[in-house]
Amino acid sequence: MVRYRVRGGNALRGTAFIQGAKNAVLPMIGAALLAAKGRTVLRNVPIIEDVRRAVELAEAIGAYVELHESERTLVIDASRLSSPVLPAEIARRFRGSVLFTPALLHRLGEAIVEGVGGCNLGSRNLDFHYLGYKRLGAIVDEGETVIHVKASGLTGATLYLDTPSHTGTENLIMAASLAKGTTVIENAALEPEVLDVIDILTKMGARISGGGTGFITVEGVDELHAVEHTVMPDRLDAGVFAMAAAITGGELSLVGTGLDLGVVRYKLEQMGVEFSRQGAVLHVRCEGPLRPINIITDTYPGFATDLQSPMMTVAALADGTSYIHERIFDGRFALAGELNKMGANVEVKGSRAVVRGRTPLTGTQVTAHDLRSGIALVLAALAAEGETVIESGYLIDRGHAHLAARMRALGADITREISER
Ligand SMILES: CC(=O)N[C@H]1[C@@H](OP(=O)(O)OP(=O)(O)OC[C@H]2O[C@@H](n3ccc(=O)[nH]c3=O)[C@H](O)[C@@H]2O)O[C@H](CO)[C@@H](O)[C@@H]1O
Ligand SMILES: C=C(OP(=O)(O)O)C(=O)O
Repeated sequence: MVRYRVRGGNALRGTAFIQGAKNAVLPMIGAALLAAKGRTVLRNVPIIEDVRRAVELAEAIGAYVELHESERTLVIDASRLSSPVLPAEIARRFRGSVLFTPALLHRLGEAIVEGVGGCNLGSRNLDFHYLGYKRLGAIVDEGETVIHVKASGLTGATLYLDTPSHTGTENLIMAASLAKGTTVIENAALEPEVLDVIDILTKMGARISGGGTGFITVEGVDELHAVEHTVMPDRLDAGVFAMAAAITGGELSLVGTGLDLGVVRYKLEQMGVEFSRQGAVLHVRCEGPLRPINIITDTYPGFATDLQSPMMTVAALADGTSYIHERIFDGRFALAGELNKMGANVEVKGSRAVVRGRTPLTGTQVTAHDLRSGIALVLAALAAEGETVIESGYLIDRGHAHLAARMRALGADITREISER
């Protein structure tokens, strides 16, 4: 059992190094498995638990993988894939496991998905993925727990997503890249991580156009080759560090090439947080009291649902009433009860939450129900009086690399502990 112990009250100051993006590296590992020859090199890899699980899963299906942690580099040789089975004990521990199916379909003609994990956020359907595979010519047999997808060669088709699913778009682009002929994906996701995945696939030889427009066209090619690619910075990690500066009255320089916080920056600015770009560095500081805010989560370029929980913590520390409307997931307010244990006043009604600030927060024992509620509790703990213990730290480690060390370097009093339990 991993737990984080935080004593609040210290302002965070200094230079925060933003990790590579979890939601870009996972599909890139899936993409690397499409190359039948050679070794793929991924740089700026975040050393997070989801990446460790992805390495284990790639090894389970026969890939040779080296994770060089201090170099933040992955080397993947997928020339000898041998098993189509994504075993439950690994696949159920992270969402990114679903991104291995296109490679298995193309390389081995079938994928046996024994489970897909990820944060517990309510419904997390995969119907767009499987309907898309079917339209490309696959046979999908959905059992109670195991899904069996088979295809002896896919053929391009016109695909439509009811909503622009992030991993759904990535999976269908990967499946279409080695299909025969042309595929058009309508209502495709616009997230920057999806564009980074298109970037690596293009380097690998894929022919993809329309990324970022919502209409993606893929001309299938016969093979994709191994390349080197640097993973984009993690805008969620960056958002969390910006919020940490804001709620502790601190001042941070965020380092991560090309970092763009988009709407999250504008919302924090409305709350009184100051940002300034100094060349490649994004500077963030906050001196005065925070103002309340309204948030509506949406697909990119809207406010990212993954930063909704951290923003709830910031709202709890603002002077006045904030309103949050969660539109992507139907069960993403598990944080509210935990924040209230610390003294916040958050009321949830369906997909909306009202946060009445500012109430003083006091440290106590709290539970991370998912990755982002976990990091939101770390933020709350940084601003709380006394000591907060957050379990399970594993969920936080799924998405944030070396969190305690990075925050300690900025003046936070935070430790990561491992116990037998
Ligand atoms: C590994 C990864 O990249 N995870 C991200 C990805 O998850 P993920 O790709 O799973 O999220 P999706 O964009 O697919 O899901 C968003 C919504 O669409 C619904 N839906 C999705 C697919 C489908 O086939 N049918 C369906 O109904 C889901 O139930 C959910 O309510 O995007 C989410 C939304 O930005 C982020 O919170 C996750 O961090
Ligand atoms: C929901 C998230 O992740 P996953 O899709 O990997 O569960 C997240 O990163 O907040």
